[in-house]
Amino acid sequence: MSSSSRMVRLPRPVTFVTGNAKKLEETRAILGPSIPFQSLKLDLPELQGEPEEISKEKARLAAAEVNGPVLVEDTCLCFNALNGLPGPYIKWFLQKTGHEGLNNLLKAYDDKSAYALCVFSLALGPHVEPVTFVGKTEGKIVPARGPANFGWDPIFQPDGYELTYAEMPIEEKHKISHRSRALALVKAHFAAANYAFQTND
Ligand SMILES: O=P(O)(O)OP(=O)(O)OP(=O)(O)OC[C@H]1O[C@@H](n2cnc3c(O)ncnc32)[C@H](O)[C@@H]1O
Ligand SMILES: [Mg+2]
Repeated sequence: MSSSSRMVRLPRPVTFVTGNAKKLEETRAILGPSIPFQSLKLDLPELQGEPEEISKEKARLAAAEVNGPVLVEDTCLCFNALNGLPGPYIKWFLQKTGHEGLNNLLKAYDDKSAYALCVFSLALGPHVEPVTFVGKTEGKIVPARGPANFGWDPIFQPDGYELTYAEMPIEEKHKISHRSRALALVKAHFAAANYAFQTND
């Protein structure tokens, strides 16, 4: 088989669909020029279920909307004492209770351990089954420290660090973050898949 016959032709570059400007900023910084992508700001529905299924369904909805190849991601913050909750519902918990409320949720437990999960899904088109890429970073929930620039960064202290995500220089977060770990898998997938983009539209 020649290398050209293994090449998957996509009608245009992948569109990263997200309503979250910080996610987009981090994803751009982590991917650099490795994967050419466009972005579309769209608030996709907040779905229920298991993280991988949520991310896949998000990709199906986004691919139907864009009518082309899409990348989406869903991020969870999971407390071990609560068997993984708030998990995919962290956005609402954060919005309604804030950093202090999230700490209070764990008041009744000695176990403050938590993990951040980032699930990217790639759908090559509206009728193609999405592929998922999961990145996980373990840590613990602490009272907020550092600038409140991005979501729950001030209350998540990754294992092996005395600093919260919010206190770290961004390059340090990128070395160990749930997002960069998931994106390392996305990059490896693109490198292996040898996609060819028609960029002349
Ligand atoms: O449009 P989408 O991509 O869904 O963007 P969103 O903001 O709705 O994001 P999610 O549904 O994945 O919900 C995740 C929540 O966690 C927050 N979040 C995501 N990644 C984060 C990170 O690296 N550090 C801190 N907070 C993060 C984000 O702001 C949301 O409140
Ligand atoms: Mg969302």
